Amino acid sequence: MTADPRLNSFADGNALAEALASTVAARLADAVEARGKAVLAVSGGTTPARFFKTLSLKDLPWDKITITLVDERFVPPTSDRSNQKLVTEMLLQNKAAQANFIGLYNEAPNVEEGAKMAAQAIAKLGQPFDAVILGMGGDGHTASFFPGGDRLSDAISPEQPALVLPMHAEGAGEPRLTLTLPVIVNARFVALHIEGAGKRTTLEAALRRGATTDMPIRALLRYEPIELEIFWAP
Ligand SMILES: O=C(O)[C@H](O)[C@@H](O)[C@H](O)[C@H](O)COP(=O)(O)O
Repeated sequence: MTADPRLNSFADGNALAEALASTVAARLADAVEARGKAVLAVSGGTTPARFFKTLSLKDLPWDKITITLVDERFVPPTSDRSNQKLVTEMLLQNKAAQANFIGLYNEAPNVEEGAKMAAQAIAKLGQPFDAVILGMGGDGHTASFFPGGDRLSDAISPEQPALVLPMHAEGAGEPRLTLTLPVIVNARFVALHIEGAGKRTTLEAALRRGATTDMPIRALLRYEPIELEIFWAP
């Protein structure tokens, strides 16, 4: 077991969801109080559903909060693979139904053009974001930073000027749109939300030596100017 100081372990997924939702809610409330608005970027996949539901019930000035995505599959929002669909059904509900949502998907003819249009939408949100919640795949990807991804080195470069890049990768299923590393690490709060023994093993491997391109989550774990908060439950 790694005694990484960034690791917060919880008894189960419900306890994790409550802790992460409370932490994020406090960040968003502080941001609205200080600056009149807040921006939260969330990941898709299967893990965040319970966290989304818990967060959607928090009492917050949701009409001043914008939710966006860390990454998106280049599929229409009607697809079961769409992260926008997941967020709409699980997070933009209850009290959070008042929140604004700016997704990454658009009807551009291809993912390259789609990334340019998504970057324009993201630019309008302003930076830094107040909170970014990342997930991680069993292959060590985070956001759409996939091992073997065609734009991986561009996307994880700390000097990358683009806010959003397209990504093709064998493990990705479909073409992706992803926020780039600088947008993520610029945020005021960055958390990694993982659940299950398998993801814990992946995390242990990522904390060991090895190439960032083999396990791209290392780009975040090794980015020293930020302290990535890790939330894990069995
Ligand atoms: O669209 C996506 O797939 C993601 O945003 C992605 O980076 C996700 O966080 C991981 O793949 C973990 O996914 P699971 O929660 O499904 O394991």
